Amino acid sequence: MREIENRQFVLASHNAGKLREFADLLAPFGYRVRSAAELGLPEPEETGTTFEENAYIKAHAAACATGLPALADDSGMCADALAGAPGVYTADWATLPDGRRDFRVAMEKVERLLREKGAFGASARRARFVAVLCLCFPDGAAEYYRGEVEGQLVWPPRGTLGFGYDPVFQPDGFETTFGEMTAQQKHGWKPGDAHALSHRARAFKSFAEARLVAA
Ligand SMILES: O=c1nc[nH]c2c1ncn2[C@H]1C[C@H](O)[C@@H](COP(=O)(O)OP(=O)(O)OP(=O)(O)O)O1
Ligand SMILES: [Mg+2]
Repeated sequence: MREIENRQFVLASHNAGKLREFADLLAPFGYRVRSAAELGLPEPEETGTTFEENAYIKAHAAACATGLPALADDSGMCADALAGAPGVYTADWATLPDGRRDFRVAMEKVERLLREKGAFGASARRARFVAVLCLCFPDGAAEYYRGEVEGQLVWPPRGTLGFGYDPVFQPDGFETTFGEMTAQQKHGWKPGDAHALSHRARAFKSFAEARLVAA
């Protein structure tokens, strides 16, 4: 098995919200991690139809560009009443014609479609966040770590913390949305804990247990 040498790898993401969460999750491990955004790497086109394919595209591009192992996160929100949409197109639903992103617009679109489907009760509004992490080496060797969290979509949006669709997602067992949780509450995990809460923290926990050594 290839190793992460010199405690160094690239985070193959340009999403500031994700990068903040990874910085936080990684802090106890003391790795030297730079993001694709900081390194000025181009954003590859996400042409896959699965989270795994898109995570591989991003991780492989960053690993090839830098010669370092790269970790990518492809994620999204899947609503049961919408047959799993927006899924791998979660970011696209927020992308305006000029390329900027507006998640208020995306959350409104989801809400409009749910209403059109008559999805009003809590059970009709079930959804999950999915995150697939791909660790890829410059030679193309890759491995995957998946995390999911179940919950329901609420309206109106609540909370100003987090990013993306966090204000409309209330994980099972909580009265607050991800938008009302601090990063620590949303992760629901630190090294050594048996369980994590968010999709990203759940995927990261598997990655960390397989690949990272505490500082
Ligand atoms: O914890 C989350 N809380 C709220 N929303 C989230 C979360 N996790 C993913 N999401 C939404 C927003 C994101 O834009 C999209 C993923 O799209 P995705 O292509 O994986 O990420 P991205 O384009 O934002 O950044 P990048 O590809 O550079 O990593 O799903
Ligand atoms: Mg993306």
